[in-house]
Amino acid sequence: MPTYQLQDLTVRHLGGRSAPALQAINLTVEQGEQLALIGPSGAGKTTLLATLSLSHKPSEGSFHAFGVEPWTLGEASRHRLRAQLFLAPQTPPLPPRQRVVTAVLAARLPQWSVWRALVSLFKPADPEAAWQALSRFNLGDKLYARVDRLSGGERQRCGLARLLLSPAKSLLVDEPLSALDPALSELTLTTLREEARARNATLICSLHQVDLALGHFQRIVALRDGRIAFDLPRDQVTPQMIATLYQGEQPPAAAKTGDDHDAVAVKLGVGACL
Ligand SMILES: Nc1ncnc2c1ncn2[C@@H]1O[C@H](COP(=O)(O)OP(=O)(O)OP(=O)(O)O)[C@@H](O)[C@H]1O
Repeated sequence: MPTYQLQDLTVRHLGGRSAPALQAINLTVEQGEQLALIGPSGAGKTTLLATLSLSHKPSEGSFHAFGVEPWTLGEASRHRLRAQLFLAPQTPPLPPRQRVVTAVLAARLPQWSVWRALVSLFKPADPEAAWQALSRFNLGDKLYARVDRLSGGERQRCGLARLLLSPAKSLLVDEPLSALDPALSELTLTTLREEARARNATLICSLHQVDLALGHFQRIVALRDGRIAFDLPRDQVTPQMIATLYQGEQPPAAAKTGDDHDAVAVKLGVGACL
């Protein structure tokens, strides 16, 4: 059963501009599949991820997640379905005065009783698990730091460590590299992909770094003006397609590439997007 099936989907923001943020979206994502979402600023990447995490209700079209139509369910059933989906936003909403350990373990809140959750605020229930998750993003030394003392990139990785502790079967990640240097960007994408593969979770990751998207993901879904511009295996994505996608926009920043990605960078070529 696919994780997602979207047919002719339209999504509008309340109070937004007259054109929908997403329109005529047709997308099927199988369980365990990993794909990158690319496209210029304002293309609709965040809106699509929010829709897939059930944060936005589509206004038209058909939407199935794990074989059910979430918006026909009652609130309680939809809430249970949401526990299967984890959205890591670009700027994670972490309580500023909280310790990192508590913020990371909050990923387990949906599995805990109210009592256990309250106790965990004062005495973290499983600091070892939080430390292990943070260490995978090179952040183990910040276990007991306060969230408001973290840099932007550290906050971002703290949000991703939460993802590792959530039991979700669909991992939705919005621009996880925006505050990271090239080495940490590589580590972060590799860790996310390994985690998704290990638990057969679906991974959908929006990226501004086209070279990293092509280097790490087999399937590339490109959005422009709220529509799918192309949905292709990376081998079929040409420099011309990338140039057309970002036409009139600031080209995405080039990230340093590792050995695996040099071929892709060469393939894209100067003037395409790097
Ligand atoms: N809360 C909102 N209210 C109204 N319109 C919105 C809202 N959020 C986004 N939009 C509009 O929806 C469209 C898609 O925005 P979205 O944030 O999904 O794009 P994006 O591809 O993620 O952009 P970026 O790469 O800059 O993050 C844009 O036209 C944007 O202005």
